[in-house]
Amino acid sequence: MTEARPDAMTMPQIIAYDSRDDQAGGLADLVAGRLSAAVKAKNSASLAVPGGTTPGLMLKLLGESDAPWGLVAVTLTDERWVPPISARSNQKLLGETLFHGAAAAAEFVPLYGGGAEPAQALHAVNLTLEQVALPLDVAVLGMGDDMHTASMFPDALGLEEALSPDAPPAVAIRAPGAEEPRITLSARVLRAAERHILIQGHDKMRALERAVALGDPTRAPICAVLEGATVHYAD
Ligand SMILES: O=C1O[C@H](COP(=O)(O)O)[C@@H](O)[C@H](O)[C@H]1O
Repeated sequence: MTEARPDAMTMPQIIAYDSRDDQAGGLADLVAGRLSAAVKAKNSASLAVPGGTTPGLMLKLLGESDAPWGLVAVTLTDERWVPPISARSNQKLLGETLFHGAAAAAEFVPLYGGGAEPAQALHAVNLTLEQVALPLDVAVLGMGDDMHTASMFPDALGLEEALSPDAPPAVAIRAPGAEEPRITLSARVLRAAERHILIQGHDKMRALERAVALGDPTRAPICAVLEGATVHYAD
């Protein structure tokens, strides 16, 4: 039995790299170039980057690049609602990778705002995103084997709002079985950026193919950001 539906999508553009090192270097160079071009055009640039286990090397190399970081605003595609000292914090990952290098000069807009739940902090976070980081020039996104991207998970509480065309910049998310509440940039805000999706390993490529066959963001949230995106793949 096939899961393909009449609204199945076409596969996005895929750049396949010979190694994960090549992938990290290639994407870091590309993003640094885009940020430089944006700064040249309008004297500022903005970037959203993912957390999780995949982007560490890419973020480190990007942070060491000579992009004009003093004129760049950086935020995350999503965050686990944990303090930045937690090993699960995406912000912590940035501190150890991207902001270790020259990118420390960038203006960082955190998504974590303290308290037990995103709800209390959401208004302030959205205001700062609007004032400092939006519209995004570039978004680098990850993807899970379950076809989630950012923190838009299948069956999550908050997914409908995150996918809505008039969603706020950031939305509170409660994913089934997740350890903690999360916050995610909405599909609307991510779609406005030039999107690069960073995936590694056969399982993720299979998940991408499955998502494309489904073509349904409520079951495969990655579908919400695929059109016009470039996928950067290494085994
Ligand atoms: O939980 C998250 O998952 C995705 C994918 O992470 P990975 O560990 O499979 O690379 C990530 O893009 C997102 O930022 C993160 O919060």
